[in-house]
Amino acid sequence: MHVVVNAAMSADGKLSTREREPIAISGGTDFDRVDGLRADSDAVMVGVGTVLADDPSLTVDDPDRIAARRGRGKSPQPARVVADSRARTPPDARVLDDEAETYLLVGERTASEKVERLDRAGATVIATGQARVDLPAGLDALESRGIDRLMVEGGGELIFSLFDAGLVDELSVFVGPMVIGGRDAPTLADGDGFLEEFPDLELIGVERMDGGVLLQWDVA
Ligand SMILES: NC(=O)c1ccc[n+]([C@@H]2O[C@H](COP(=O)([O-])OP(=O)(O)OC[C@H]3O[C@@H](n4cnc5c(N)ncnc54)[C@H](O)[C@@H]3O)[C@@H](O)[C@H]2O)c1
Ligand SMILES: Nc1nc(=O)c(N)c(NC[C@H](O)[C@H](O)[C@H](O)COP(=O)(O)O)[nH]1
Repeated sequence: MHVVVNAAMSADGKLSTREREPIAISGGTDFDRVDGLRADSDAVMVGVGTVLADDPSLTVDDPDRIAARRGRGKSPQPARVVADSRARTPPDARVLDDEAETYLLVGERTASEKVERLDRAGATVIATGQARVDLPAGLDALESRGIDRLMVEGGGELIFSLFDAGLVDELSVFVGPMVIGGRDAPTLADGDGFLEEFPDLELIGVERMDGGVLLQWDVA
């Protein structure tokens, strides 16, 4: 499976404010590029922290891109994936609407009532891992369902864990023209952080956009 992480951060590296309020860091050009990346992916993934904070739809907006997917014999919308260890995704979350297929990766200790409730809300629930979702096993399960190209939109906890597990192939970061600040504001990679061995990145693209800059890296 090929995994692309894409996110937008402020010039000081924050994904949102300390109150985790949704905030547009990207401008129109970058949001359109993100729509194109979604359209090129088999699935779009976030952590449940992002579902609870932003209630994203994770769907492709541009009708031409939706038509092109159909033309390539794909479903009109990429699938959606939420890493959700304790099954906290609200049954009325937008990721569970009828626009696209949705996989919820939950921990194996999740109460069966919660799993059944999300199942009734239309999700395909995959249980793997104990306290937290086992990401390598979860991504293998997705691959066995035909997901070969996965785009990850965040947030910082999930992105760190994917790097920690060595699962990221590409990183695209839009650095927007603003300072958010706050020691408790989410950053691009949170979690426990690395101490000794840091993932190596190879810069493959730099582009001015929306008053900021898009940086693209391959992960060594
Ligand atoms: N600017 C951007 O591009 C962007 C993108 C996405 C999210 N955000 C922002 O990020 C914030 C949410 O990020 P966050 O870091 O709090 O949450 P997150 O979206 O990274 O979700 C973290 C949750 O995912 C679940 N999870 C399951 N398995 C996991 C694993 N193995 N490792 C890590 N998490 C696992 C856990 O329940 C964990 O609490 C929000 O404020 C949102 O607005 C910004
Ligand atoms: N690329 C990008 N630029 C931003 O400035 C920003 N705030 C996000 N945030 C990602 C986050 O996951 C959002 O929740 C989804 O971008 C919303 O997705 P929808 O439009 O609802 O599908 N992403």
